Amino acid sequence: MTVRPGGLLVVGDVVTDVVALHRTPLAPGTDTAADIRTVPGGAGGNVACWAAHWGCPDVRLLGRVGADSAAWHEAALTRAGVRPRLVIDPREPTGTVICLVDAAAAAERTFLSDNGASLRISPDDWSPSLLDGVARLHLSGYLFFGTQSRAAAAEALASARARGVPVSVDPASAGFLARLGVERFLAAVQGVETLVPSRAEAELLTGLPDPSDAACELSRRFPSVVVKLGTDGALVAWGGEVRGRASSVPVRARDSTGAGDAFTGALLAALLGGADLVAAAEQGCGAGARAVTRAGGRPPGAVER
Ligand SMILES: OC[C@H]1O[C@H](O)[C@H](O)[C@@H]1O
Repeated sequence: MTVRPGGLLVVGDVVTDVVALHRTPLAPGTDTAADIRTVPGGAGGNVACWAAHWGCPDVRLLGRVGADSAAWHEAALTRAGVRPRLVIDPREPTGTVICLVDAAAAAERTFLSDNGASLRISPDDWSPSLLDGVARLHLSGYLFFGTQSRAAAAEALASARARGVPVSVDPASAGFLARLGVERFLAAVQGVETLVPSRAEAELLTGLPDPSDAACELSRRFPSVVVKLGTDGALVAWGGEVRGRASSVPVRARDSTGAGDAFTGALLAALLGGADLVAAAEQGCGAGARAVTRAGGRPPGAVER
């Protein structure tokens, strides 16, 4: 495989996560959390940090935050080895996501999000020169759920296509996707090289409950597709066929927040290093498994304790 020299540019959401771990089912009233911590998050920020963690030497990120926590986010991304370009929104604070993690249910999480400044990233924030020295562009799926951020994503995608830079998209949220509408999403991501959906997103996008069928279907629309299946690993498809499978690694899950981002970051790092898609998906599975053993959506060393 030809390795195109250059770095990774991620355009996406950077938000503050309040991760609350609970051991008993949530019910009206007051309960004691097993752990609560406030950490930097957002799928865009997380993917960038994990790509750097998995050895991508040049990771950059374009995002929007509020003045309230811009310096904190900038420092966190820099500490993780990412070169951030954070636009400070004049009106909105940084987005906040409450991540409720059910320790009793395989560390499954529920997100309550206020996207704040993160979805106000606009075409004015974009410049084709951001792609100088970039070999791959990754667009966080959340971008497609805001009107302004969708327009910014369209600009970025068009610039990348004009330069022949491959683009990947991780749809990021089945719930948001359902609200936006599948057809609108698919129209917005036309021209994307690699789609990296979860099982639920792949089903929603195709109407096919079997992930292999969904992967095949999506790979008739996108040059390559990697479907993340959590503990069942991942499927790699292109040209209308499943071409490979990657296995997950059994671990004791503590928090599944950002596990998909770890997968995607590691996958992108491997692709930029010249790995083929199946090998890259294997690295993604290893990364996702390791990510669920710790709290929050960022790699070790990326978060101040
Ligand atoms: O993909 C996981 C991320 O998305 C959610 O929006 C949280 O911010 C979390 O860090």
